[in-house]
Amino acid sequence: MGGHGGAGGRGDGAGRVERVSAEAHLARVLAETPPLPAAEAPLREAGGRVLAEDARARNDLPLWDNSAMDGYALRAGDAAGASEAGPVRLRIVGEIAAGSAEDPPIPAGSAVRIMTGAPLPGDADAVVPVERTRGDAPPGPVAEPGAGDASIGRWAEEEVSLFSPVDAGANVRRRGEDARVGAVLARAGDRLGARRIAALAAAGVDVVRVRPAPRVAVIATGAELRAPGEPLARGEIPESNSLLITALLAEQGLPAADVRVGGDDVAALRARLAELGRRVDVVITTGGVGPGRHDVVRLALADEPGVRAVSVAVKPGQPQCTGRLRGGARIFALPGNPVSAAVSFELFVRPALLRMQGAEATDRMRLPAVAETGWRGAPGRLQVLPVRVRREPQGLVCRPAVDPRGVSHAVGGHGSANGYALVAPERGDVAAGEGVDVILLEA
Ligand SMILES: Nc1nc2c(c(=O)[nH]1)N[C@H]1C(S)=C(S)[C@@H](COP(=O)(O)OP(=O)(O)OC[C@H]3O[C@@H](n4cnc5c(N)ncnc54)[C@H](O)[C@@H]3O)O[C@H]1N2
Ligand code: MOO
Repeated sequence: MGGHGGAGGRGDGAGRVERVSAEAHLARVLAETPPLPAAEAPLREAGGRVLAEDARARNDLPLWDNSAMDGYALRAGDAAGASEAGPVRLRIVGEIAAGSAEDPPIPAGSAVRIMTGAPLPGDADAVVPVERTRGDAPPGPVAEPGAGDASIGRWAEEEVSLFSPVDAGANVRRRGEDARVGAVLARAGDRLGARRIAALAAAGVDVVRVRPAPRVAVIATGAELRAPGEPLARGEIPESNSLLITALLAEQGLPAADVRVGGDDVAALRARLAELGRRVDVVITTGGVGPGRHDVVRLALADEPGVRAVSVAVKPGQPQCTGRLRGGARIFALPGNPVSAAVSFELFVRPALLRMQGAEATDRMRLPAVAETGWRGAPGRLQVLPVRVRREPQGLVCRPAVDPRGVSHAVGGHGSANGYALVAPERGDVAAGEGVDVILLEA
């Protein structure tokens, strides 16, 4: 392993450890992560996937001029001069419900009842909502418009009365006003979220070309780990990283293909990595990457030629191994400290997974916030501090969700964080009232 230029290493079981900035590490991870091959998928099964080619409308949206209201379709010219004192009366010559293919002729002085979404008859150019009309009332002015006249808003069988003129085009949804047939509704690289899926479905698209969800395996290593709730002997702790990573994957719309909580046996781990390396696209491990005598992941990866050990200039989350296993899968060996693992996933794994899916954007939006309390910085390292972010009238404010002096193991406080504050390596301490960039984890 190693030999990839960079700063000096230290002699440990994994060979040379490269010191690298968070930026450079991410850039290299992305550069060596090509998108997975694209395939066609039924739209109904493509939610959460990323388009591999532009998707175009196969029909106009709307398909034809149609009514935006339950009411009466008519010629606007027929209602000219209508007033409270002098209502215009139109003869009812039909009714069109949504789904009806009818296009009844509307002779001058007449109207048809029409329901929301029904095609506008070719002879009509406007719709008047039923509640602005009077149904089948005796002729004459209305004493008190609206109140007191039970036939206001009632559907007319024979004749409808209008009390005001109507503009041509009123309450008509025009063919193609939302999107034209052939228009690009979503671009290659766009994720098919709920809104895009609905737009494509409405535009008649049934099959899309997308990149598949990467198959991801998760391995949490550590002899001290017990399933949550199990009785604990001295030295043992409840295991949380496999749940963390599985849930982070789920937040990305990715199911974990395989989840294991392993012991501290290097040979068994090697065999497992060899098998998974052929079977999945990505393996994420946690723990065992430090220089400790039981740090199995580092030891198991030491003879993988495509995997390098790095020390990333980030706090927390420094020791990691990454690269490609012999079997072909990408590996992200993350540190065992729970917050370090979460931060590493956010900074490096999430973007790589997005890149594999062909996503255009792999980074989250960074928003300016004001620090409510100050904290010590991490000079020379990118500091990623779990914070609670709130919106105040003047903008976003944040405060640490964990004690900034001991972040990497503070899985409890981390649980209440809804953002990470990012403090650049060259910046010193953050003082109360100063601005800081945050990413929102639950927006
Ligand atoms: N001599 C040195 N010691 C350490 C260094 C160093 O540079 N020199 N780096 C520290 C840093 S920074 C980190 S981060 C950790 C990385 O350690 P490992 O990846 O080897 O992680 P472990 O030793 O396996 O575990 C660390 C910590 O996290 C707990 N843990 C691990 N897995 C889980 C899990 N699945 N669920 C819950 N908790 C877990 C584990 O019990 C440890 O407390 O090394 C430092 N040491
Ligand atoms: O990398 Mo360690 O995560 O700084 O605690």
